[in-house]
Amino acid sequence: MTEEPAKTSARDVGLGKKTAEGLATMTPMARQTAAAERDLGGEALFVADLTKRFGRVTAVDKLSYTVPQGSFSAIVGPNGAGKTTALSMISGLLPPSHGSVELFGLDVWRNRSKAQDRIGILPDRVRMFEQLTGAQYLSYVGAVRRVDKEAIIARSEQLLDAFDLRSEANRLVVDYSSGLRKKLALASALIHAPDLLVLDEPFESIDPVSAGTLIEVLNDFVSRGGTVLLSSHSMDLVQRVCDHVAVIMKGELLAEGTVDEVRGDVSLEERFRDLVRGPAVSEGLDWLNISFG
Ligand SMILES: Nc1ncnc2c1ncn2[C@@H]1O[C@H](COP(=O)(O)OP(=O)(O)OP(=O)(O)O)[C@@H](O)[C@H]1O
Repeated sequence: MTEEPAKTSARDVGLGKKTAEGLATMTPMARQTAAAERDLGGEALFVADLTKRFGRVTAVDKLSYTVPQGSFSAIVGPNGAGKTTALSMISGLLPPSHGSVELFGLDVWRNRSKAQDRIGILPDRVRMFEQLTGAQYLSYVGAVRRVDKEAIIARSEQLLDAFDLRSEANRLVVDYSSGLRKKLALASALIHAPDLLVLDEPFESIDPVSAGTLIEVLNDFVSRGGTVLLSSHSMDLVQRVCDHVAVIMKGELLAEGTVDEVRGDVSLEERFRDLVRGPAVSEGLDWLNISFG
């Protein structure tokens, strides 16, 4: 089978070792200015009244928001806020109890296969074929994503370089560390040149050097017209790297907008703490006092 015809400039994600060198020199402010100046066009994602109930637990509660096309967006929230559940429904992996998800005008839950062709997904728990090598795994995902053979070979080479996985390419996945697995999963999420990347905690388990590489790759993807939606617990990273953010807690949207709009005059971390403030950390933990007497 052949791939869909070209739709946006993000279809050709020509990732290479040096792709993001220019972007790497950008300051965070320049990064946000660049995003604001781009003609972002329409919405990549439109979520309306999205709700998920697990028995008596409402994990996501009437979530409505949009992700602009060409944005580098984050969804943040405390543990158990509903981020993974929301991203799973957005990616077509978990059916909503109520509400809708539109991806580039396409209803994800009515046209799941077509919609998924346009998404690259890094799910919460990635299951991989352990007895394949990294290179074989990339080829496998490329074939499942209906990428033609020549493109699989060329893109695999570029992705192995971009994610600094070249020396691991012929090792079995079963022998990969969790960080290497994550990098391979991220690389495979790009192999079909999606228009939107939905990444659940992509920086978890990734060392700072690899995180820098990943940021370069994602910036490059966005600069080519792609859209990124990721979840993260690092407010510093989100403030530095993303241009849009949504804050959720107990499944409900607390704030959304550009990172500057949401944080106002304070850091995103401070704003986040204000929004989701919990009980004082040491309350009720007096028994942890260490006695030196
Ligand atoms: N399959 C499930 N069955 C029952 N409850 C679930 C299930 N999946 C998630 N939940 C509950 O839904 C709520 C949201 O969970 P979710 O994993 O989406 O949060 P999260 O924001 O991704 O959390 P974290 O930051 O800790 O990863 C939690 O209360 C969780 O216990």
